[in-house]
Amino acid sequence: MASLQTFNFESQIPHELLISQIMQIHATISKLDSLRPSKQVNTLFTHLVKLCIPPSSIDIETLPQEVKTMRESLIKLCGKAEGLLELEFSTFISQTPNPMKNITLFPYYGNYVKLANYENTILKENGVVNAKKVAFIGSGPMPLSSIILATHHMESTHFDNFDIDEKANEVASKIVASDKALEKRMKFVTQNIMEVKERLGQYDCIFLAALVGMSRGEKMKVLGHIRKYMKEGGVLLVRSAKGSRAFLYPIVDENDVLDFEVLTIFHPTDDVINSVVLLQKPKA
Ligand SMILES: C[S@@+](CC[C@H](N)C(=O)[O-])C[C@H]1O[C@@H](n2cnc3c(N)ncnc32)[C@H](O)[C@@H]1O
Repeated sequence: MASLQTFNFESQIPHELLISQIMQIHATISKLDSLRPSKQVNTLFTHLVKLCIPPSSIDIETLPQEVKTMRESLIKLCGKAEGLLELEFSTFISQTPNPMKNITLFPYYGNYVKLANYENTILKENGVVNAKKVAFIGSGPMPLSSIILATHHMESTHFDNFDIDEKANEVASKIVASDKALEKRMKFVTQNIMEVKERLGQYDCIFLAALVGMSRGEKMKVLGHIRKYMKEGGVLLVRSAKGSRAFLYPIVDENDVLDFEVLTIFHPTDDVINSVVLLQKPKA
């Protein structure tokens, strides 16, 4: 790994330095044969996250095309690595006697707890209380968001978890099955969300994972599809990113959601990477 200077991560890193460090990491990651968890992969992604976490006024839209192209590739690589980390971890704990007891061992468990807290608070502040049925789109092999929301905040809500990846749902279901009470409220549906239609109309609240729709174009298509079928007055909670965190995840901003009412946009300033955008489908 080229010499990555250690920064004082508290203060803002000068944009040129930040971008050159991120481009260096991207070049190294792109050459890896595999993105499965390993000492090298973990070190690279830990560095990348540390670079992108500090507050930053960087505006992705103003960057040169070469950097924008690198960012699109980096988001895909991060998404792949995140999925592989989840799959490896969830496969491992699914073979333990009580998988649900081990979910707290996931490396980013604490971040998911904080993010679920933010999301629950934002929903409550916007009048979404006691949701009966919720959809989580892009739940993954390690569906920590819906598990934490269902057990810490929405204890009587039913969750339909949609994921395009059958393997992800298989292992996720195995983990949840070790908590009989939770299992009754957590279903897993293997389907590309773009093929789910009328069914989307039954949810009080829909969550959209940051990695569903990795490019702006794909994200807009997913948002348009959900809006078409979700119920009027229903809310859609979309995960986004801001500043240098947008090197890791797609951005969803006001210009992307013109047909929705924007209830709130929240940007964390701690180590929670995703921003939260709460939208509502207006009543006709
Ligand atoms: C890695 S997970 C991250 C979510 C995380 N586990 C959580 O609890 O917040 C993101 C998932 O989105 C799924 N996904 C991506 N595109 C999708 C689509 N069009 N329809 C359904 N699922 C999709 C991927 O298969 C992946 O498992």
